[in-house]
Amino acid sequence: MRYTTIENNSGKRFTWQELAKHNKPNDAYVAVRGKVYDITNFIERHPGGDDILLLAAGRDITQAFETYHELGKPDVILKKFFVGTLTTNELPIFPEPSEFHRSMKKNVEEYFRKTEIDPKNSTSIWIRYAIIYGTLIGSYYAQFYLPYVIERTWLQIIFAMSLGFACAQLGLNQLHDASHFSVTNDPFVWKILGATHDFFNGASYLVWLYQHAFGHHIYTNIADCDPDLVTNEPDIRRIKPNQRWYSRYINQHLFVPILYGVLATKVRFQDINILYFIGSNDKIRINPITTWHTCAFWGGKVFFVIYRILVPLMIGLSAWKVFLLLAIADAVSSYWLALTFQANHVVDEVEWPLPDKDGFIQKDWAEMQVVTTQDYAHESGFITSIVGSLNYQAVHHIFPQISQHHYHRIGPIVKETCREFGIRYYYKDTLWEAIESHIKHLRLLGLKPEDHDKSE
Ligand code: HEM
Repeated sequence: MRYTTIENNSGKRFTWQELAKHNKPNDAYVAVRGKVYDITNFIERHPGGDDILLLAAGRDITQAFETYHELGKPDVILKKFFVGTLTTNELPIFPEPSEFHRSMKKNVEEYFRKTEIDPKNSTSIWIRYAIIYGTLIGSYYAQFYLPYVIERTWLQIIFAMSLGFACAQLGLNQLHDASHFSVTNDPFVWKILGATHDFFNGASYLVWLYQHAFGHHIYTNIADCDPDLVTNEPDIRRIKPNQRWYSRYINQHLFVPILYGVLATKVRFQDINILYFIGSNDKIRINPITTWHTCAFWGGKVFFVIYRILVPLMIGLSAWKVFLLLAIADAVSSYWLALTFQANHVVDEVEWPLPDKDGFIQKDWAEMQVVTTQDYAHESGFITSIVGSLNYQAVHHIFPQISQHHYHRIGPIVKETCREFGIRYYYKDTLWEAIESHIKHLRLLGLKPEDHDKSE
């Protein structure tokens, strides 16, 4: 996508391709609301850490910038780095924050100011992390080191399943919180928590950061921009209304959910391809990789192969059993992650925005977050904890920098603000109903478009 958008003649003029060249630690530019800034000398001083800015370099970061800071607050600093204007954009752009968006931010910020609750710190976060690491290590130990379990394959399978579930929880908690900088104010903590995903799950925190924080969260449900919705032509599944229809999609609701079981295995290979061969995750370009991330990436891969494959082989398990247990753990992990993710956005009820011919999304960004999202089961503390609070998806998308442990508190504020401004809020009472609506979406998009129209 390439289009002229910004009417501002001051400073040097940059196309997005020119901006993209400034993506290195010693030469880092970013664009916010059509203005280009040279942030090279600010990287080391950024209170949110250098890592974020090294990822942000060379792109238009308007939406991330407005999400992770109070509106207007760091603009004074930004002004000092002004070097020019951006004349074209590679990805869609959004209007200035609307009255709804500003009220939403103000209401939630006020809540934390009044209650003096720290949005990023709470003991319960650390208790939950300890339970997850404990379950992961305990299940692993039982599976491969307890003689009573080793002699009984069915028990090993049960521990493989709990290991897989703990791996999914690591993704939904430590990885997810770190990638939104929502646990503590310390960038080093985010890096360490992120690296535990590399080591225990064998998949890259860095690739997730690009895909999730700089891709999916900004361009939610926008075809060809949201990296969670990447599809080939033709693909295994048809999930976007503007995707071409092929007869292979009939009955996709029956076989596609089965394929979700290989997701965890797939991403371990896919991230090598993204970082070292393609250099981008769909439309989200990868910047030069730092030493920290290179070490975490390859260290994680090597550690994963050693602890999940080589050690079990060395202690005498047969190869078929090692791979069977690995596949079972991966399948549990994959299903849990895939179904909870899909139930939030890949459902028939929500909106699928498309930019206009000039690349503008006409809707306010926060409003778009609400209408592209489906929430569920707010009443259930149990569901909230096992899906990593993804059932508060609308809250999460507008306030990703706030710890998930506070979503049940700010959820009512978000809902009330939506009601006040007449913004539709999609909600299902249970997790099962939310998953059902994903299956229904697959079924409907699997139909020939004319049959789909008739069935609606
Ligand atoms: C390039 C322009 C940027 C400037 C000038 C800037 C400036 C600042 C400043 C002044 C703060 C201190 C707290 C505040 O005032 O809100 C801050 C914190 C923070 N920034 Fe940025 N920032 C930039 C880009 C980004 C981007 C692109 C992201 C995320 C994708 C980000 C994420 C954060 C986070 C997470 C914190 C909070 C750290 C904490 O928890 O205390 N910043 N930034």
